[in-house]
Amino acid sequence: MRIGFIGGGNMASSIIGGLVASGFAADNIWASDPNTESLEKLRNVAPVHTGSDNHALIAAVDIVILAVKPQIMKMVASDIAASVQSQQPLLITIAAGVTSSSLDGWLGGNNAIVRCMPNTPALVRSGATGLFANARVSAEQRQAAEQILQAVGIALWVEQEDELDAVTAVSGSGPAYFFLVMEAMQAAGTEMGLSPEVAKQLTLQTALGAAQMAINSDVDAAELRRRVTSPKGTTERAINILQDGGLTALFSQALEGARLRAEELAIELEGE
Ligand SMILES: NC(=O)C1=CN([C@@H]2O[C@H](COP(=O)(O)OP(=O)(O)OC[C@H]3O[C@@H](n4cnc5c(N)ncnc54)[C@H](OP(=O)(O)O)[C@@H]3O)[C@@H](O)[C@H]2O)C=CC1
Ligand SMILES: O=C(O)[C@@H]1CCC=N1
Repeated sequence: MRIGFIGGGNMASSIIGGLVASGFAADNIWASDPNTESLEKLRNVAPVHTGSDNHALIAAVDIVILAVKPQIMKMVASDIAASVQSQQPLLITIAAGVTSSSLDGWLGGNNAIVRCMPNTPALVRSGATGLFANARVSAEQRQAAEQILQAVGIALWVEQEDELDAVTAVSGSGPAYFFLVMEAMQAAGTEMGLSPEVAKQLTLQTALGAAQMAINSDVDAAELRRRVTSPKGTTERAINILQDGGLTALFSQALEGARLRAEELAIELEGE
């Protein structure tokens, strides 16, 4: 299986890093990008084939992963349409808000397309990806797409393409929410007199421990939270302040905002 990335930025780098760490040969990975700095960073992640010619990349691989920004996807897709029509690779798009039907149209039609929404923890093989396959994708191609994304974390199929907007809100953008919580906890610890380094280490280890416990536990997050919360204790005070401040409703609004933005992006991009 030879895989080519069109767009060698942050996400391509995360997925390539994860693939190679999982044992996939760097020699079977191609990346093309006009930005020589991005390509240099990629080569520091793994010794993959790099270049700036998207057509040459398509000729070299079996699977093309489209990893450019949503706003330039139409331009990039229109430019490679002839090569895609002649080579008929499996196409995997990771762009937020670009629907499989828009992409298929820009690429000249009748293409096998897997649309997915990964996240940056793919770099450390802890990614979470939602996938959707259009009707042209064969069972073998589905398996290949799943294998690539599973090499860098968990990969879950959705039945309806619009579910990917919710996946984007939960796990695509999700790492940023946890990073924000980490920033806020580190800052609060420092304000209370801990050194920045100690506040940082305690925060990060706590995040890791909480996630590991939640993944390994047979009880849900609410029960794990209750087990930390002693009656009339310190956690109870903190949780009450967070809940009185509307944290749960705020998360609901924030994720709905992200989902709506994904929907808007699709409409904006279709209209271009
Ligand atoms: N970042 C994230 O957490 C996630 C991102 N995504 C999706 O992944 C996609 C990529 O995002 P991200 O990696 O963050 O973006 P980046 O900007 O880091 O990477 C995109 C790369 O594509 C390059 N590029 C521009 N034009 C072309 C072209 N014609 N041919 C090939 N490459 C080109 C860019 O170069 P230059 O810098 O010169 O423009 C850049 O290096 C987006 O569509 C995004 O929606 C999905 C899930 C999570
Ligand atoms: O913020 C964004 O639009 C992209 C999609 C999910 C994560 N980053």
